[in-house]
Amino acid sequence: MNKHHHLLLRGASSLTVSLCKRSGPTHLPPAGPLFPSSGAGGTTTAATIVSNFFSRHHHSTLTSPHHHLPKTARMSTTTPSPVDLIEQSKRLAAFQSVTAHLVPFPSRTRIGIGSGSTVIYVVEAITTLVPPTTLSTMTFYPTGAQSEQLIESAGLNLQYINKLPPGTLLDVCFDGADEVDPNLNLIKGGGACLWQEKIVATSSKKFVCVADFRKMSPALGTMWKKGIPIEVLPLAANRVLGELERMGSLGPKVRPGLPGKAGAVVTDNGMWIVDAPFRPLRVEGTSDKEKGEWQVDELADALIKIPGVAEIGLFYGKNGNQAGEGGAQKPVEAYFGMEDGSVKVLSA
Ligand SMILES: O=C[C@H](O)[C@H](O)[C@H](O)COP(=O)(O)O
Repeated sequence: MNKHHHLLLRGASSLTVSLCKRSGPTHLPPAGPLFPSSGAGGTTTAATIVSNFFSRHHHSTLTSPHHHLPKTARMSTTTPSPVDLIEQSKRLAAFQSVTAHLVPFPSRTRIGIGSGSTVIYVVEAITTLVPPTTLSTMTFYPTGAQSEQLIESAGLNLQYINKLPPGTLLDVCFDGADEVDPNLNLIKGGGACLWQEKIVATSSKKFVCVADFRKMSPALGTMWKKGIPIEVLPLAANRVLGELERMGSLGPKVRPGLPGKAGAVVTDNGMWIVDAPFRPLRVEGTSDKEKGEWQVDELADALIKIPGVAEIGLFYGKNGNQAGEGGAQKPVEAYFGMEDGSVKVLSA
């Protein structure tokens, strides 16, 4: 990993830090209580899992931003709520990932913007860190209605992925995830946006995942227990459910739209979402299908072949470094905002 990825976001005490060396506002929450000591906020279980995860796998803890030294560092005596802690974690990861992957802000960069709550901070980081003259030359590609609105609200140049000429790639795509395993396989689609997300990610030279500490996992299905989101043609939903049960899924269901909408969730593409829980997916090795135990790639290859399945929320296979010319579903890096105010990076 490059040295410039090592940014200071960790202090002996709770800190509020600015991530930008340019004069201007503090880029993280203005007065806030930032991160308490480990274990606060009811996250002991997650902290333990995270600790075990990173003791066994390649990772980096970001510890020093030589070019983005904090402008302010305020002591805090209050403890953030668990929700604040999670939001702060997402924001830290977002600023760090944008700093690492958009510096030194090349003009005319084409950027994919994912969906969900974490990418809101990615857009905030981009608009905060990139100089306006450069920002005005950049183009942003959404992954659904939410990110389209996000891009427009931020005053950024919006373009659609169907306008990208054949043989052309976006420079980078930033997106969240519901769960990340040590090999950078992902579960996505908790917000029902997986299909366009996969199209944009595979249309990018590199995909950068931004998340908080809850998303790190030793095996997909460990932390995200709602099941693998699968986008299906509505008329095929029952057929798909039956096939999933036959494959060992533990109670697959069509995702309900309530309380916002009666009936099923309808995606931006007019499809339904089936959530299919499986036993935690093996990172390596082979499947033991008789026991309903699957290896990530084998399950993904089987799911995508079910008639009626439009796309699956497993992002697997190659990453951008391996694929070279696009088509990669896995991120080249995943940034995790941690409970203690640090950011961990899992690199391909
Ligand atoms: O369908 C939703 C997307 O895959 C999101 O990127 C994913 O659910 C993570 O969302 P959040 O950042 O809100 O946790």
